Amino acid sequence: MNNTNENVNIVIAGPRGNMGREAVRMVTDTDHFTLKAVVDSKHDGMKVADLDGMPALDIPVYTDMDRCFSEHEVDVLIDLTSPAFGRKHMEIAFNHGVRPVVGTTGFSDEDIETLRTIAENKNLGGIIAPNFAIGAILMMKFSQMAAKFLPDVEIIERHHDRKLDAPSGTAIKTAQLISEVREAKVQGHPDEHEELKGARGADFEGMKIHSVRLPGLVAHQEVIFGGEGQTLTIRHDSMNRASFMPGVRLAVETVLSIDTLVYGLENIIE
Ligand SMILES: NC(=O)c1ccc[n+]([C@@H]2O[C@H](COP(=O)([O-])OP(=O)(O)OC[C@H]3O[C@@H](n4cnc5c(N)ncnc54)[C@H](O)[C@@H]3O)[C@@H](O)[C@H]2O)c1
Ligand SMILES: O=C(O)C1=N[C@H](C(=O)O)CCC1
Repeated sequence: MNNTNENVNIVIAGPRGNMGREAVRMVTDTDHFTLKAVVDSKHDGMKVADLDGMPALDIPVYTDMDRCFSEHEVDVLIDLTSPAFGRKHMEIAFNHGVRPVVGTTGFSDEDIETLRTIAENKNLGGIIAPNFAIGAILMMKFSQMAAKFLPDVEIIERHHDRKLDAPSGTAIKTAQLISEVREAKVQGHPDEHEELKGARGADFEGMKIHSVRLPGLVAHQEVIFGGEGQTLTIRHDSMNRASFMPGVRLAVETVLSIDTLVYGLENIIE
C-alpha cells in the first residue's frame, strides 16, 4: 500500500462510461492522484472538457493507448471499458511499465494466467477486480464460508440491460470461491430436464447461475443456500457506481506495492 500518499499518475480508459465518469471524479477528487490523460474509443486530440457531460478538465484524450503511455509518465492505468478490450489494454500497460487496475469483466481463466505471467516477468503489479464494492466482497466471502456447511447453492445476479457479459464477473468469482471449499456436486433432481433451454441457468461445477438484465437495475446478487428445512440468502445491492470507488482507490494504492497479478479484491482486503 502507498501509505506515504505519494503522488500517483493515472490514465483512465473508458472515461465516458458509467464507471469511467465516476472514476474521473474519484481520481480528480483525490489529493495524491493526478489524472494525466484518458483513453477513449473516439475524440482523439480533444480535451476531457470537450466531451459531452464531462467536467471542465484540461486533460488530453487519446484513442491510441500506446501513444498515450509514450507521451506521459504514468504509474497506473484504470481500465473500465468492455470485455473485448480489457486484455489488450493490460498488455499495452505492462509493456510500458504501467500497472493496470481493471474493473472490466469478461476475462477467461486463460487470460488471467497469461496476464499473470506477463506481470511476473516484468515484476509489475496488476489488479483485476470483478467487483470493487466492499459489500460485494463481503457477500462473496460470507458465501464461501456458508458453502462449507450448506453445499447446495444457486446464484441469481441482476444487472442493468446495457451489460455485455453474462454471467457477471462477480457471479463467476463467487462460484469460483465456493468451489474452493465444496466438492463438485450435481444439484437438483438427477432426472430433471429443461422444457425450455436455459431454464435452469448456467452451470459452474453443478452450481446454477441465473442472470437477469433489466432497465432500472445497477448491480445486485443473491447467493441462495438450501439445506434440510431451511434456506439462507446472502444478498448485495449496488445502488450507484459511487459504491465501487473506494475499492478502485484502494486498488490503485495497493497495485504500486505488488509484483504479480491479483484477481479479486478479496485478496487485498484481509
Ligand atoms: N469491477 C467492478 O466493480 C465493475 C463495476 C461496474 C462495471 N464493471 C465493468 O466495467 C466495464 C465498464 O462498465 P460500464 O457500465 O462503465 O460500461 P459503459 O458501456 O457505460 O462504458 C464503457 C466505456 O468504455 C468505452 N470503450 C469501449 N472500448 C474502448 C476502447 N477500446 N478504448 C477506450 N474506451 C473504450 C466506451 O466508449 C464506453 O464509454 C464493464 O466490463 C463492466 O462489466 C465492473
Ligand atoms: O455494471 C456492470 O457491468 C457490473 N459488472 C460487474 C460484474 O460483471 O460482476 C459487477 C458490478 C457491475
